[in-house]
Amino acid sequence: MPQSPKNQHKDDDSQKPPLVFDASVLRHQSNIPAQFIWPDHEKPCANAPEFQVPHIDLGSFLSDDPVAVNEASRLVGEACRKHGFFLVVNHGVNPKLIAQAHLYMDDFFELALSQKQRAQRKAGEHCGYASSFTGRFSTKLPWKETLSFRYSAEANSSTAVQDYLCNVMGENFKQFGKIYQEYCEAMSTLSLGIMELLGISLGVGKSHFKEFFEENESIMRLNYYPPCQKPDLTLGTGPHCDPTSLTILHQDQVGGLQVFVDDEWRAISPNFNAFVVNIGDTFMALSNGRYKSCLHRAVVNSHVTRKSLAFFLCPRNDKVVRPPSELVDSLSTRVYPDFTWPLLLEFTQKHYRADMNTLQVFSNWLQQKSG
Ligand SMILES: C=C1C[C@]23C[C@H]1CC[C@H]2[C@]1(C)CCC[C@@](C)(C(=O)O)[C@H]1[C@@H]3C(=O)O
Ligand SMILES: O=C(O)CCC(=O)C(=O)O
Ligand SMILES: [Fe+2]
Repeated sequence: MPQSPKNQHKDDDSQKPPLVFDASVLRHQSNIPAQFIWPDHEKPCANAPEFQVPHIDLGSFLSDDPVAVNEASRLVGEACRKHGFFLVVNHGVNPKLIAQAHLYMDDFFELALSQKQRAQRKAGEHCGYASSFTGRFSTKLPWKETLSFRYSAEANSSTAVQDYLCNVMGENFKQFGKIYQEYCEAMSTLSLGIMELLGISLGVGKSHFKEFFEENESIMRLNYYPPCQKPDLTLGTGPHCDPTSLTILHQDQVGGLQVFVDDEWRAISPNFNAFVVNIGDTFMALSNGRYKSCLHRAVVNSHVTRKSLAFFLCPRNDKVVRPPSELVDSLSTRVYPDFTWPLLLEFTQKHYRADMNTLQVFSNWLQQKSG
């Protein structure tokens, strides 16, 4: 199993008292614990230039107007071949639902640490509450708290989000659970629409990827970034490519998302009416490397909390990730071997710290295992 120093998991610091990320204390502190200080070459840059990504009007795409479909498909194809990021507007998700999701998120993260820890994420798992990644990694810790949970589009899981949240947090979280159940359903529907667009743009027709993800078993993650008195030393989320298939992100009005394109970090400005969409490693494999999963990160600031809601689309656990035959020919032979998503997930949770090389390292490991 690969284990380079930069990808080490929880290790050698058994002598020191355990580090706790209590945002209510740390947000005021100028003395930043060393574990949160990033090496100089990864420290955030002040004032990253704006990254102009295409705005895809999903309203006219979904209306099937051929001119709109052509234009959306051209813009998406161009963006995904280069960096994999675009915005969707006129997406049809009720703005009231988005606003409620943000409000309920505040309610959760404003609880005392001990209350939030009722949903504590366990070692080797990707769901639950995590205050930074203390206990999981010992260097380059993110300046954030997260709450993650599973969503399944399968018919027999229609209350799974709500049930999970009530189980871990108690009956008071029924309404919270209901809002997030609805939010995840809206994200799943939206992602299937985007899959139609990706299918058309790759020339495999609108149904192929939509059908592949119809019974998706996805992950919803709430990112909560408290202010940091030394934002130039820390990162909210370190540089990484999403290992998942497609990410649909809603960021609040604060700003902090940056993408590494043409050798520099660039900022995607907040837009409440839009979702930021990006290709993840699993879709890069499904497209036989044509569409890129691109390095991104989130920076923090000294005065205000920032929130983002990420829906990570993932295939049903038993689906084999393999590109359609139209994308494999004598000029473009298979770039990645077949795999199932749970194996890549386990790889990122147990053996490897997700970064820009995750898919390649995972792919080498699979090939070496089977060869
Ligand atoms: C499968 C997952 C691992 C992560 C959460 C979900 C989807 C994306 C992953 C993540 C966001 C990729 C970047 C690194 C990570 C550690 C993070 O900074 O949050 C990842 C998640 C995780 O393991 O918590
Ligand atoms: O908060 C953000 O803007 C980005 C978060 C992110 O990249 C992630 O959760 O994978
Ligand atoms: Fe990400």
